[in-house]
Amino acid sequence: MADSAVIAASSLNIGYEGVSVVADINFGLNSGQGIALIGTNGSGKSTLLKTIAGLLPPLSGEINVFNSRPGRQPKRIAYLGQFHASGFVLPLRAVDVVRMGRFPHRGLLGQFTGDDEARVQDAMKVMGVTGLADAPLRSLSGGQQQRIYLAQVLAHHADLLILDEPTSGLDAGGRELYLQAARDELCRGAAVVVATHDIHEEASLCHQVMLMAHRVVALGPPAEVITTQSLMDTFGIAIDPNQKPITILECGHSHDHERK
Ligand SMILES: Nc1ncnc2c1ncn2[C@@H]1O[C@H](COP(=O)(O)OP(=O)(O)OP(=O)(O)O)[C@@H](O)[C@H]1O
Repeated sequence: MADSAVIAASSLNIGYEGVSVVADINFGLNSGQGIALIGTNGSGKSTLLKTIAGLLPPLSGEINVFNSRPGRQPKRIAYLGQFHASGFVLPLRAVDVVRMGRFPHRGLLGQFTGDDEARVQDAMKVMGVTGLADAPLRSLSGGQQQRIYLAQVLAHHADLLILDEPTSGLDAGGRELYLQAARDELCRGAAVVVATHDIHEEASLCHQVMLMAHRVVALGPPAEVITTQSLMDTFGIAIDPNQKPITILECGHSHDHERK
């Protein structure tokens, strides 16, 4: 799967019921690469993620995911939405929610294999929630639940991870576990699209950054895109991009990366 095209979008226009949210989106993503969507509240990040996941049809333009229309290959795509309803609707234990990450492979009624169970246990370990396995989901804190849903995404072992604010509610330890897990997913060849407000953390993972403000303000490598001017163009306020160095996380090692 090395370096194969995962997402290709050209002249893509996204929105709801004929009303455009962001027009003229152009980007590509290969296996083993990450792209971070960073922008103002309501700028279209979740809308783009839902379009890539096949949950929302594009208004116009082209988008291909694994060379087919979005939503056609659920086994290969894991989606973490911003809001999670299942814990409040059904009396689920934490481990049941993580096991759902295997449903695209087994179906709702399919027999779990030893490999399925191992992936579930591994994912819970990676997110530090093994001890919460039998707890009712609704008894867990917001950050604990977020770790469980991240474990569900990891258990899926997908080729494309679509993550909407994955660090929402996580403490410092949880953020670190997530960053290491996301890096490991990239290193095994998965692609990652992530909407985030953590500019520096996600830039450390991603090969590209898309700055959004109801339009694509800038797109490119983090070092080129995250500048005082582009942050001003996006957020309308002065943000010093040098207040915290971006540490590029690479497979096997990390190093400080000088930005312009
Ligand atoms: N279901 C919907 N129907 C109609 N409009 C919607 C719907 N969901 C979102 N919108 C609108 O689309 C625009 C983009 O919303 P979106 O959720 O993509 O923003 P976002 O960048 O993810 O924001 P945030 O950082 O606050 O999560 C907003 O103006 C929002 O009001």
